[in-house]
Amino acid sequence: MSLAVDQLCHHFDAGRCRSCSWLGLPYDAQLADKQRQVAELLDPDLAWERPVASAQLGFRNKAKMVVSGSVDDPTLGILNPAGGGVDLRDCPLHTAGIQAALPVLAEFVRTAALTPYDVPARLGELKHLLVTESPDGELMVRFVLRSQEPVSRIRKHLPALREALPALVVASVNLQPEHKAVLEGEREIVLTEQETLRMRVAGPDLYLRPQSFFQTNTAMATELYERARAWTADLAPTSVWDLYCGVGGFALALARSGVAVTGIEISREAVASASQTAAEAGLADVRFEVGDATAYALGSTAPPDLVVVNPPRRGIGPQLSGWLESSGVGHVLYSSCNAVTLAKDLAAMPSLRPVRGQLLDMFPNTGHYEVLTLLRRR
Ligand SMILES: C[S@@+](CC[C@H](N)C(=O)[O-])C[C@H]1O[C@@H](n2cnc3c(N)ncnc32)[C@H](O)[C@@H]1O
Repeated sequence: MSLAVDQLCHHFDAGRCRSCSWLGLPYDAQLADKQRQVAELLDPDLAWERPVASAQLGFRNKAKMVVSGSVDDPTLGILNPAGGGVDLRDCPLHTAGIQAALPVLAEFVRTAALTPYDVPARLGELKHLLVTESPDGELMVRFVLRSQEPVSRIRKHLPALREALPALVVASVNLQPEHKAVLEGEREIVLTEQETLRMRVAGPDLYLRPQSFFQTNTAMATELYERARAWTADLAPTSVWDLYCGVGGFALALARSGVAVTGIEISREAVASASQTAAEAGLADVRFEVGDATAYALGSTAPPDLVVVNPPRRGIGPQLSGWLESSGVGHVLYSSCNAVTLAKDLAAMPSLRPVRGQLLDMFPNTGHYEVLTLLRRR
């Protein structure tokens, strides 16, 4: 049964936030529209598997809150067109643990006297609060600051915050000194002894460090990695590459004894996390390397049996698709969050054709989704 918009989100209903631009559409219709788009863009003749539905609310494991307002009355949410703060601390997309944590963190802004950054005036310190919840209910909290000035106050009040928020296991400061619309900067200062959040998904538990990507919908990520394993099981590859591997979700789900798995990823922190998982799980045949996915492929002399690619929205681009087309690789598992760039990449690899495909609804209430396709050389 579909819920009415006012039952789903009072912020959307009141016009305060329109980020979930499809919220007015019943959930079944959202899925059907996405499925239609995927088939039209990629392959209308493929026997597409039933889309994997998500919970419509409470699925988002990461909150990216812009902090605005004042020390005594901070807003955690977004900015309106005039640059004023809109408080969305009860945004129903977030997991229950994040929804419970945000009011405690708003109180911490007051206690630790963290002046919210004022974008038009270019004054203040606290720009964003980034909060991630693991499947076990543990929290990583990151304070994105303009400078180091408030760090000592955060450290001083951290024990009290951890008492108020016992689920908090990783806390860090990220420094983003520039006046530009980017979420975070390069420098991270971890304030807790524990540096990683344990993410229980399909395969070995993954570790997440502050500056690493993780799929925003843990249930859909688990489904994705399970399918990767199931769809490739009978291919029995002896060598696998996971390009754009992040913290290693696909690589680790495909690890088996005797199968050489290599993960390539641009983020050093993500590679450190993935390597930690492989070492703890005793997976001697799995290794991760920091590098550019395309450069790695173009520089290799021995292509593997199976390549997994899971690029950012821009897709893998003409160089890597061209390399895959002529590489002789028998199968490619392409997981994409943008069917438009996936369609372009597929057009550049005419020898590799989709034999399985499924939409996973990673981003309910928006036009976005994840699509997994298994390509076979013809
Ligand atoms: C959509 S995420 C996928 C991550 C991972 N496969 C997962 O399931 O969580 C894309 C990843 O590509 C990485 N990335 C971006 N550009 C890259 C490049 N040129 N070469 C390798 N990795 C890159 C990002 O840091 C990010 O971790």
